[in-house]
Amino acid sequence: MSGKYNESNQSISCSVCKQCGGCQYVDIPYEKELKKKSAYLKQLFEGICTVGEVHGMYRPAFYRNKVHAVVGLDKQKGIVTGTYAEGTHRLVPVDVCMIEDQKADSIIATLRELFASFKYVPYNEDTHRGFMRHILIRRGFSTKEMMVVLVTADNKFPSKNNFLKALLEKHPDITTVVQNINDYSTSMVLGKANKVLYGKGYIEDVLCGCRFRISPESFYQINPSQTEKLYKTAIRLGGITKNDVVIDAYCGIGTIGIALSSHAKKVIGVELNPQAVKDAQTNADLNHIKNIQFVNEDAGDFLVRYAEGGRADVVIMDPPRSGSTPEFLQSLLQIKPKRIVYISCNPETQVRDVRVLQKGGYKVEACEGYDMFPHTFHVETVCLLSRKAQ
Ligand SMILES: C[S@@+](CC[C@H](N)C(=O)[O-])C[C@H]1O[C@@H](n2cnc3c(N)ncnc32)[C@H](O)[C@@H]1O
Repeated sequence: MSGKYNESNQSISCSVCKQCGGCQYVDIPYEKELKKKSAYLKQLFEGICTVGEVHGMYRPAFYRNKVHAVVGLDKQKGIVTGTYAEGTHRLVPVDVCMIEDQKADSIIATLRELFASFKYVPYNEDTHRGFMRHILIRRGFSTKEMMVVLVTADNKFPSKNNFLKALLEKHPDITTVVQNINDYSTSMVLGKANKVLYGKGYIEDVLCGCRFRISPESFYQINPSQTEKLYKTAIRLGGITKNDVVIDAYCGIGTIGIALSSHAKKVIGVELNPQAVKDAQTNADLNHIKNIQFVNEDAGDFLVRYAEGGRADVVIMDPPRSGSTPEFLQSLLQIKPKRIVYISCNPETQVRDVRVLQKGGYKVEACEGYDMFPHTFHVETVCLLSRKAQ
């Protein structure tokens, strides 16, 4: 198994890309990939607004600060880690990945050896037997803090202290180790319960000059250097002033709302994941922000209620890949913010939603593409919509 990052044309090569399915732009100069992504966005947004060239990443390799590996058993190789081939439950062993954090990959290599020597049997999804299911590693881009989450099928952890000693001796830069207990018989990665085995149970990172706590289950953008650029553009497009009430919908751990709070009168963050909301509240305190509040609710349900008399001057929305919902969009049209900044990791659902907002009286003023996921098909976009004068 091999892979290489080619500095001269910023392409990657990878011997398992076909089986893994994670990267589609392999052995292609990065400049060409960006051109393809730009052409795709121009075509998608045709008749809606003009889109400039996609903003590429400086040194597009080893950028994923969150690395997930499935643990499995191979008859010849013994314990292997890797990813399920796209749309299947067939494990493709991956030792070297050109887009994942290299420290994380070296920890995973150590874990494979330790699982074998401590006789931690990989979990089998067909028989529902075995112990070790997944590894999740998160690394703070600025702080270099490193969290290792070991997803196990039950809550025992045989020889825990010796195992931790061996792991930390090899990787003293690991700042926390968490055991996540997942006894579901489904393919969900994380279970409900976490046990902190070492350290504080979360990491912190610094983004746009603010400090953020990130728990095992909370969403955090996977490419921090590109995220800074994306957020700065979103905040600039929002044109927020000191009198503005801002809603940060689908706010995760509160990153965007906290980063823009000094420009606004008041910010309301809305997020479905309760752990992310806890992180968001802690993050507001960490950054001494007083004019922000967080609501743990479905963004659509919240907006339906809020539309009964609530005011918002600017709404930032950053929904998951499936996009927003009719309830959310109709309530947004009822609230009538001056500007809507729509961030998306799936421009197709974004275009679908933008068309609804256009029909409801909004004009798309700008759209910019950011390459958050070099060497894959994916591209992130941020659109500014403003309310037409009536
Ligand atoms: C693409 S992430 C964006 C998070 C954040 N804006 C950021 O940049 O880190 C989408 C977020 O929406 C949350 N989410 C998913 N469905 C939701 C819903 N129906 N209502 C509110 N939040 C939701 C997810 O938990 C996730 O944190």
